[in-house]
Amino acid sequence: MTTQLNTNISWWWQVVVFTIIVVILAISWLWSTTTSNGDGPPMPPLPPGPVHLPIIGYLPFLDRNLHTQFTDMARTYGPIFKVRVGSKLHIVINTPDLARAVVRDQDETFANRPLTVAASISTYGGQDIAWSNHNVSWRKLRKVFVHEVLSIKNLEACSGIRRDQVREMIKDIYGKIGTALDLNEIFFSTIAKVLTSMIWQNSLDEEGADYGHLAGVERDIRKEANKLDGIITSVIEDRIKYNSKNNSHDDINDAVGKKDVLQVLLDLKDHATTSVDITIADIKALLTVSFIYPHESSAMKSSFIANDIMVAGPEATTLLIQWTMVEIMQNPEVMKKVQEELAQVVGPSNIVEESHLSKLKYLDATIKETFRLHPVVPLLVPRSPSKTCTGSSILGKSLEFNPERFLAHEAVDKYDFSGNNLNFFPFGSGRRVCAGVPLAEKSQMLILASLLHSFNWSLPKGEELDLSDIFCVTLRKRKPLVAIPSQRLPNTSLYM
Ligand code: HEM
Repeated sequence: MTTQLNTNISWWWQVVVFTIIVVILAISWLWSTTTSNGDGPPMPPLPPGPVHLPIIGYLPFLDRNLHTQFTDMARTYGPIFKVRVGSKLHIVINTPDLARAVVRDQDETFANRPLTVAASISTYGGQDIAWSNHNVSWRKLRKVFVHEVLSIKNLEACSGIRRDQVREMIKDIYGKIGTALDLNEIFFSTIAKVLTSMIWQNSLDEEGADYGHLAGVERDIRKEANKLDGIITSVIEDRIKYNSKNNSHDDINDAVGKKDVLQVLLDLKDHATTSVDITIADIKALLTVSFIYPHESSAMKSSFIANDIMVAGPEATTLLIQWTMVEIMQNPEVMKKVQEELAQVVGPSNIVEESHLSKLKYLDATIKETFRLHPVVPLLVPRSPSKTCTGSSILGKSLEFNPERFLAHEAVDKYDFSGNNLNFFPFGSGRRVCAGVPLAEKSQMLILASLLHSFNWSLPKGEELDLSDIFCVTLRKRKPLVAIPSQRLPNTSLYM
């Protein structure tokens, strides 16, 4: 069973091409092709790779779907190969052992990110968590984000916000029962609202800046970086003004019974309850984390290599939910089992609550199986080594969607999202592992469970499910999922 599981999981490597791209900055083309290092120790030999052109390297031959191209290249060049793009050398690795060398044995060395001009513009000069190098400032922000903003206590405290937004979504869908809905739009707007309301509740309403505007900012963040900065700055200023007028910020806190993230951060700044001092610039960088979003450029392949990308919350979570729904609809047996589990754990007279989530083992396995076949961040986020580093074939494959593989006794603990198991780590691994895992996990489970408990789903007449994907840093569905909901729970008040 274990061997079978490992064999199947390793297929994840083939499909995903688990790859960490290491960018060695500031290495000239000529210098990087030699194996000597002046008077210093000899450079280690570079791995094999395709022939590249002078100056531009392999750029003209890169395919839009890098994840599949890298899979093919791994067959030719082996588990580690090089790709030069311009003056930059990228090393692509794709086995658990090599991953271990990067994110475990030499995690500290590989903990930097290659910051580009575009990433710099949209992240306050790489001051956010995702694009900062591994330095004191990154440590501080990450500590605040993981241990304060997304602490178990604060995540619990925000559960009412998530619940309200998901109920809104259910009510909205109920109003459109029987019609064909673009689920991608619904998921994105729900996740985005969950994140924005957790962060600053209704502050945007005062601005007259609705989420649609903000989503526009995300979609073209480079052009709109100033606008995003303006919005964040004015939300912070308004809150500071509001707090100073009202000695206590009770009504902000009471709106959902709890503080939002902005208030948590302002309190930290004012009352230094932790060992870290945080500044307004830190707060802006932390708030940006929630909006950083893969930037879709018309010249995607070059923009990827140039790292003109940002990865985080709404996009990745939306895609995961969408792919899971597609697989569930494609596999009626899986749909049946998920809904049976929901009937058992939640019951037909209740709506899904976060307290139910830990009992939804089959749904959890279904999500993991979706990640295996559709890793939403297939190449993870690039790492850049801080010094020169020295240094399988695919064992099996299964395209069959089978959540049971994650339910095997051992798998339950072994294949989680912590990044500890280097056969399966869709959220990355090591010290740069995704900082949003607990929030992503809760949000995706809650939304999926609610959608499948409250509704049955079918395809519009004559339509077929399409499983083709497209690589845009994240792995998107080529065509959005369109499906028709029908009422599942007997009591209509559960939809209000
Ligand atoms: C399905 C949902 C998500 C997936 C698949 C995902 C995946 C990833 C991956 C692969 C990385 C790079 C890890 C590495 O370099 O080893 C990452 C980094 C990061 N993610 Fe996520 N993510 C998701 C949701 C979120 C959410 C909801 C947030 C927060 C609101 C978030 C915040 C971050 C941050 C801050 C980083 C940078 C961490 C660092 O460099 O120290 N992510 N994510």
